[in-house]
Amino acid sequence: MAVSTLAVQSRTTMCSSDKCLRSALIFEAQRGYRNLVSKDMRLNNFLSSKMSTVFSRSKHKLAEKLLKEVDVYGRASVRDRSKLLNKVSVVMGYDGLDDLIDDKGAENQSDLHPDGGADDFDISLMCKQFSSITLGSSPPIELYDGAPSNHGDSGLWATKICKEFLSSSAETRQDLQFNVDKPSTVPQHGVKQNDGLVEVMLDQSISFIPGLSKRNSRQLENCGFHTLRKLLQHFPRTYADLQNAQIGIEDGQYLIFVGKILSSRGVRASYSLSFLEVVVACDVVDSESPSTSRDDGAALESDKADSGRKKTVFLHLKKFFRGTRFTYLPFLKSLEEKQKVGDIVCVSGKVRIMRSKNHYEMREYNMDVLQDENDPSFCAQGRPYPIYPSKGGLSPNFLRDVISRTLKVLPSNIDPIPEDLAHDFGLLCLRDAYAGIHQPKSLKEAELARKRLVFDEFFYLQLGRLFQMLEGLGTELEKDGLLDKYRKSEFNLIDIDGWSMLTKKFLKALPYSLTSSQLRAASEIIWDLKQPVPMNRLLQGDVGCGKTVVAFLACVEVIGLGYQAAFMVPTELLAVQHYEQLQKLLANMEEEECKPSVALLTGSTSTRESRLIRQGLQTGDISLVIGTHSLIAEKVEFSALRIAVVDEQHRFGVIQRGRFNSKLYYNSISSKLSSSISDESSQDNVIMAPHVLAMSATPIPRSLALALYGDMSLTQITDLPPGRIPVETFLIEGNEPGFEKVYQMMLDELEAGGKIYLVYPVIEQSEQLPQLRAASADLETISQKFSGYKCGLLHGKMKSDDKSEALGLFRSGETNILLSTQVIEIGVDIPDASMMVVMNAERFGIAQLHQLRGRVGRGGRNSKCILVASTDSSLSRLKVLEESSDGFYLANMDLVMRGPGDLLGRKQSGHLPEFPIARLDIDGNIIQEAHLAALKILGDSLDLEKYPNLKAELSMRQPLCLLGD
Ligand SMILES: Nc1ncnc2c1ncn2[C@@H]1O[C@H](COP(=O)(O)OP(=O)(O)OP(=O)(O)O)[C@@H](O)[C@H]1O
Repeated sequence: MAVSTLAVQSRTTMCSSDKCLRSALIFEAQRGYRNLVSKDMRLNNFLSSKMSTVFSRSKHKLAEKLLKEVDVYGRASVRDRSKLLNKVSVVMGYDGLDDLIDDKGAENQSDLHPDGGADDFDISLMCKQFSSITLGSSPPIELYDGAPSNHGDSGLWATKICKEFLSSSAETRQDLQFNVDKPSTVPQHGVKQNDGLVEVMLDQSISFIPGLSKRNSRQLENCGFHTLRKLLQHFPRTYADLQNAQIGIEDGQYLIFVGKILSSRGVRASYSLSFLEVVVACDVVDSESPSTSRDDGAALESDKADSGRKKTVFLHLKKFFRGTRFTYLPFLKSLEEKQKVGDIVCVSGKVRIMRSKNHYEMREYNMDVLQDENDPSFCAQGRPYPIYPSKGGLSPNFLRDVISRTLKVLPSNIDPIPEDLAHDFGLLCLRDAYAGIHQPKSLKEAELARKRLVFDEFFYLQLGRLFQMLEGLGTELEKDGLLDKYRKSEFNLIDIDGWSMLTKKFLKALPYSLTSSQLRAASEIIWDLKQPVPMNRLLQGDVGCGKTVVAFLACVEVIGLGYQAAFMVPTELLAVQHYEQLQKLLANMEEEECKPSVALLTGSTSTRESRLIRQGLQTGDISLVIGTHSLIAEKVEFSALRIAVVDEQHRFGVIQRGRFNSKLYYNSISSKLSSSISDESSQDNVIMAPHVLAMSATPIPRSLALALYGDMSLTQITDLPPGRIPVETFLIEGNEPGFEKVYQMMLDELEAGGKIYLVYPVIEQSEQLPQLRAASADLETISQKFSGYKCGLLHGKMKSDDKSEALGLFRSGETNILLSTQVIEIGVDIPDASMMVVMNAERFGIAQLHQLRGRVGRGGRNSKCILVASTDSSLSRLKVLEESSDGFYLANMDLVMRGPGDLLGRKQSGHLPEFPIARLDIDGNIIQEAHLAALKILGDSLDLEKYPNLKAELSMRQPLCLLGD
């Protein structure tokens, strides 16, 4: 094992300072790690200086972590001290502290290495030794805790597995192939529990694979295959459909044959290259011979001809071995003996035509020995043949072979998922899944195996996220409450009667009634606001469905209870729009004194004004602030922030969103508001992070939402306000007649009193992309063309005031045409805008175009959207927009047609965890099941104590570096 290699390497290079360190460690251990403080400090300093030297060249996180631990050694518990000294011993090249103490020879070691031994330490080896990952704030699960017995065990274990493997291979006389039907005879050691520590078989080093040469191990390690798991997760790229061999074999075909071994030769090709050549004779027939399709009489007649259509082909199966030691005669002899002449075998793989007639070479193949020619389980039947992607120069053939050996040593109980759960969700056990994906007997088996592995990818992601959330909570009651929230989301509602007085008054003042979907969304959110745990909810719906007013209701609800709210949006334009809209809505409220005080804080707010706003927020005089990123600035302090709404949340990084969490709310502060309007002020003295309500304008399929935001509750607004007329969509090619048509339609709209957005992909014309129409450059042309009407310009490079002015003029009707870039894509709400023309529409994604189109048709007017595409061919991609105006449907289409990357855009899709085998577009159901399964497990054991194997697996999969910015 790597550990012992390391130990030998470092021990032999022990210098005098290492000896001192060793003595100090022994001294410390012998006194039970309980030295006097003064001695601790000496040891502390000594350890620190020694370890700093050792790690001075390493930038690895583990090094940093160890150094930190060393620094606080004097204050650590006895247990932690012993653990740390164990690790230090490993750094010094021992298998652990006990090994260091036992190493009698150490005193006699001479200084062999001029640089001092431990300096040669390789941190990656150390990582392997302590491959622990901290799971939330729970103690790390240390797979190799340095307990000497473990190492001994592992070694024995490996040897035992190896022995049993070899004896089993002696039985089958097949050490190069894996018999899928034969269950592994290896003892049941998949997951070992030892003093509370869980060792996961899959994370054992590849040295467990029998018969792997050092060179092969090195090659595999260099390509990142450090563990059995890594190897087994190198999934086939696809499966070749193995056909039964027939007459008329073509070069490169994947075929399956049954035949008899004629000869087996081990050949020394050069001083460092040898190969094994097994020749198999197979009879093949022509199934399409006339006999199979003719009537009975004719068939009889053709029987003779049929036998003429049978022929014998010779397969030359070759396996190459590189390395001098593989060229020795005994080795070659032993290879030859493994393939018995006369054995009936089933061979599958890719054939290459050889020069001599009826001779074919196979270098990529599987071979199973049959009991006899009529063995029904092995009769040559087409089966999927896995095709592996090559990796780091390793040939697919080699990988197939190693994976096959790995499967052979895999015990059956490697599955951390409890049997009953696997049964409930119709899952194969993990071992069968690995066998099924790598060596399926049918495509159905491969599909079942894939389902299990996809399930795992989603399951551990969901489990990790939920587990982490639970960890953040104090009491069991809170944890149960949180799980219940996910389990019974359909019952988590508070209807209007339970809303605060202020919210009811605000609702009454709205110029419209809420749709049933808006009402439900508000009820769900308000239910969440009353829970003792911070809400983390995503509100999504189609464009223009009225999310903003639902978010306002949530803000008003907390204000009604005496707290504050913050509403963060990505652009100033949107902030101003929301602010004005809210002011209008509040103006409708009857009782002046209960109206919440609202402020607008953006980058353009003057210094004096922002100082006043900050003061107001600190004292509690301001109860709601709407603004941009400025809201999360450190100097903005709140008196009692209870909810943070983040609009267009994907435009903010996770870290930015998370900043609100540091603006803790202290319940003891009694703001002016709480004394004046609170009708139900809660008196508990809890310190809590604010609730977060994120809003997403791009509706995304539930599966994707679960993958992206598995820890968020999801609220969907599914209907649009009444009276909305679907926007008519036209696709027009951007040639001369096309533009004439567009201009005519624009003119008709203007004459009918409509307002038009003209959307461009760029601001200025560029030499590199002359085919793109540019907003600034087109202003003059359009103004001339529509001389009786006024045109405005809006783009991201304009000053904030100019942008607001341009939008204001368009809103008030002083300008009739607004030439704009996609800055209007998000949130701009001008209900009487009735036409949109998008230039170079092929430059935009489907979801983006749907967003843009959502800027029109927000009032009662008939509206049109014209998508002008540069070429005829690009129009076909946009057709789906012509057919549907349902954002959820379009998002699904986008996901299926182009995958999550296109749908979410670069930034958001960058937050998607990696799924080596799962595909979000087709595996939506599985993610839903995985979510339920995770809830079930955590419901049974909140801290996963009942499921140590799951906990260990979870920590190994590192699902927790999610959504990092
Ligand atoms: N129930 C309703 N009845 C009538 N009009 C409504 C209703 N709810 C919202 N509206 C109006 O619909 C328009 C769109 O609402 P809002 O801006 O909240 O949509 P949105 O969901 O945020 O859309 P977008 O994602 O495009 O910003 C606004 O003018 C709003 O006043």
